[in-house]
Amino acid sequence: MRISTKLTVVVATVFAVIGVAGLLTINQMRDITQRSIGSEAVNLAQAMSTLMAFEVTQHAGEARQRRYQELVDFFVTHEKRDIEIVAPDLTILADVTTNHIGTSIEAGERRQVIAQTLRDGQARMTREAATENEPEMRQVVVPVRDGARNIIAALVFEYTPLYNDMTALAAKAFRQLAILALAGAALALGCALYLARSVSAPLRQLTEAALQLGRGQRAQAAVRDASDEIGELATVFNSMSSALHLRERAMESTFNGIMIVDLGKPGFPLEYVNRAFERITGYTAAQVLGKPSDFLVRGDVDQPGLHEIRLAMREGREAHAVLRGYRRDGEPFWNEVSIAPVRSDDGPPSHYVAIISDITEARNDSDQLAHQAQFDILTGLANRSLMMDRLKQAIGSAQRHGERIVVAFIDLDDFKLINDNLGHEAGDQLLREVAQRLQASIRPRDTAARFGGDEFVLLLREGEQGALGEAQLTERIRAVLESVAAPLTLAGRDIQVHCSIGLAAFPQDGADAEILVKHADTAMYRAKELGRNGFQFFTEALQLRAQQQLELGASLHLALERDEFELHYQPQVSLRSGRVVGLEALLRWRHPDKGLLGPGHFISFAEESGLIIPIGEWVLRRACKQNKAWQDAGLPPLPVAVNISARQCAQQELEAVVRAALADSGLAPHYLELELTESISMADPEHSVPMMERMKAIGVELSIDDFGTGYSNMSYLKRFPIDRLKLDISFVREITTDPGSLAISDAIITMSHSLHLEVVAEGVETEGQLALLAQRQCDIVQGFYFSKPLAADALEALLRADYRLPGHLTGRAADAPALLVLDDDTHMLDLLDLVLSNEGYRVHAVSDPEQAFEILARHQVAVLLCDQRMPAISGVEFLSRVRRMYPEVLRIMLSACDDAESTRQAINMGAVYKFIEKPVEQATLVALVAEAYQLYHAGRGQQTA
Ligand SMILES: Nc1nc2c(ncn2[C@@H]2O[C@H](COP(=O)(O)O[C@H]3[C@@H](O)[C@H](n4cnc5c(=O)[nH]c(N)nc54)O[C@@H]3COP(=O)(O)O)[C@@H](O)[C@H]2O)c(=O)[nH]1
Repeated sequence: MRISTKLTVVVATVFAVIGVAGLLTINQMRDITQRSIGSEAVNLAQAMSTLMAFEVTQHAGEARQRRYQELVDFFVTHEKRDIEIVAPDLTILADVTTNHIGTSIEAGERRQVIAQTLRDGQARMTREAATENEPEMRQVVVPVRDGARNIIAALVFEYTPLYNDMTALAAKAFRQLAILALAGAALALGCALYLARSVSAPLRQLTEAALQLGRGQRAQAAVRDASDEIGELATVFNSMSSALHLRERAMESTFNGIMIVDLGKPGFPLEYVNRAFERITGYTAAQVLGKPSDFLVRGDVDQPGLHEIRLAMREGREAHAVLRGYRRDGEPFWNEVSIAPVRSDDGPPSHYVAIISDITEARNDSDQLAHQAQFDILTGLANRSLMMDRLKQAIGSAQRHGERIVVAFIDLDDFKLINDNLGHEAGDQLLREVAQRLQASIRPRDTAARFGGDEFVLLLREGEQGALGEAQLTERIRAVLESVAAPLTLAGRDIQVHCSIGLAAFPQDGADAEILVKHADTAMYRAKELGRNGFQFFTEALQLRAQQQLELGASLHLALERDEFELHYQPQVSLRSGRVVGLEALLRWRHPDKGLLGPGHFISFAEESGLIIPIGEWVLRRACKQNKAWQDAGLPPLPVAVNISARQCAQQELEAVVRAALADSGLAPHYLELELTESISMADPEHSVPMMERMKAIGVELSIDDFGTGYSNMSYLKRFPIDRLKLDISFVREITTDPGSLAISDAIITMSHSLHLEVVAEGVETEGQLALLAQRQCDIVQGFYFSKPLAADALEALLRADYRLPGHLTGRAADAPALLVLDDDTHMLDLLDLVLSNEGYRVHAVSDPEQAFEILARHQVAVLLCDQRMPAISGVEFLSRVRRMYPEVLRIMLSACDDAESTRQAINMGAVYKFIEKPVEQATLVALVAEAYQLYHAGRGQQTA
């Protein structure tokens, strides 16, 4: 029964008991009151009776009779009491109602009561029935005794007023009592309700919380009053609930799956699974609770691990096993299970807890690891380690059977270029394709392996399928070269890849696996040096070379320390003026034993070994320092170009190195030019563009070296903040003999000019090359024809001598289109002549328009520069005549600022190509004339074409 019901029953019972007791008490009190009233009335009546007896006994007969009446009247008057005196014969002796006197008491109960009292002298109570006029009266009957205690009469005394007063008083007291009782009952009810609320409500809540906890939810009971027992119980419950919840959470958040199995039921059903279990198996808790504990293995029961688990559960001990389980979708997984018994006391276990973890990935990884330890992930070919194992085995077998083994070391040509230009994804695709081709090119006993990067190794063995004599081997290797070189499509582009192969044979080129591979590698390097896309057999001489390379590394280190490097400078010459307009710094190594070595001997090794970084910094510093020294010595200031290697480009510190070289030397930045090769710049334009921008921000000049040899992306070229392109020596070398080289050179020059870049042709060795380049509007040439790279002092001497190209090869050549200048101001005329002649133009300067017409008639004029204000004829008039007669001539007008109207006129008439305002600024003039010349040549080019 609920506590509240119990409390209600208790309260109701208490209330009933109090009610009954109250009623009894009231009844009793009523009785007592009645009796008290009676005894009071008796006492009063007896007192009257005594007084009356005393008064009447002194009289007799009628006197006595009168005295009775007097006394009755007295009492009635003064005491307001209705009294009646009855004689022993029951006649009324005295009465308030006088006409009753002498009458006998009416028969009835009252008469008997009075008669009895007259007989035995006992006081009695009686009532006089109500009449029409009088209400019922309560009366007490007492005897009246004479001095001898004889009953002489009965005194009937009416005590109704007394009774009424007393009962009114009693009723009031009862009412008050009843009110008190009701108030008490209400209080009791209130207390009961309060108790019910303060006890049963918290208990109900506690029950609810306990049920919640049982359902595995977080539950907390409200603590209304921590000081009472229920509050204490709630507090204890809450801390117990928190502790349980913490454990629950811990179990739910663990990475491993947890299952609790009930041993008390058949099949050991699952009683609890956590979230990790759901994640691992794909089942929800609702789907598995109640299922047998081994349901995860499905029908796959013949597993040693499962037997062990079952045995351990029978024996009530812990166990550990790896089982093959099945997820909800049927996918098998490796399940590492640990089980432990759960005992509530010392008895047998009631439950088992199982921790499960999914080790599928780790297990697969270890299988994969074992595979990866031997095979290359990208291509699936054997890796270095497996190849070395097989090679060792093959050597053992070859020794026993007297067979020959050949190791072919293969390296792709220009793989980096492809990787950098087409992206790593394409690079990977290429490697996979090459791997397949190599695999297809070998026989069953052979092995193809990838050693890493773009290096592959073939192990070729003699056997039933063929011998490995030189002829057979050569044939097979050629087949490999051809197979690799077959065209393929990469990143949407059709490309062809070649490779270089080095060959080393057992037993003659090495007795063990390591040596054979090393020698094949050395031979491969030689194949690369000899032009790539070929193969080389290992020789002792190659071994010697490789040895020398090793030594080179060591001595390069020393060279830096011992200051054995020096710079030579090769002049760059303007094809217009014939004058030196720049220098290229080229590194040389003054070797203590071998003398002066060019970069070909060491620069690629320095690049590979990383030594190029300190060497490159040395070059930058030395070139800046030397250039500043020449400027300080009064030589014409010239920019010096320094070659920047790929490693330097990739170096974060390059900017700081350049800044330091400039700051330490004091050279103005625009006198330093950095030459980056086309392949470096295009390899990773996303890196090279910002790098170039940083360099331009310093103020240095930039050029692209060896242009035309790499894969140039024209959209990037447009983004490069460069100043000039260097036409590669390979085109220049054949420019006079090969139409292709000429066409490419032409295209590069035209494209450069349209991008406002200058073109420097490298490796100009002959006058023919130079003349052709000049004719094709190349700006600058560099090469042995003008000067080989010179040591600093020799170069200084050349500059001091103002050594130039012969005039007939420059813009001043007799057949070069002339520049005609017409100005009546002879001072101005001389100045223009000087400036433009120095720029290499064949200038005709005249002050008279007649002379100008004469020159136009006799010479091929490309550009005409004419003053607007002349006395004989206005510039506008003169130029418009020239336009009609020689439309191909580019006409530039020199105008004063107040010549706006005539300038406008000239432009409207189409008489001028451009005008230039006086005072003329030299740089603007030179640039404008150069642009006009380019336009002239372009127009002529079109005409010729
Ligand atoms: N990273 C650095 N690379 C450098 C540095 N110094 C040089 N180099 C690079 O080495 C390459 C070979 O240089 P070098 O042997 O000095 O050859 C240069 C010239 O001597 C040569 N040249 C010049 N004119 C002619 C010619 O008419 N005919 C002919 N056969 N050769 C000629 O060309 C080389 C200059 O080439 P380039 O740099 O492309 O302008 C060379 O490629 C340098 O890049 C260095 O300090 N750091």
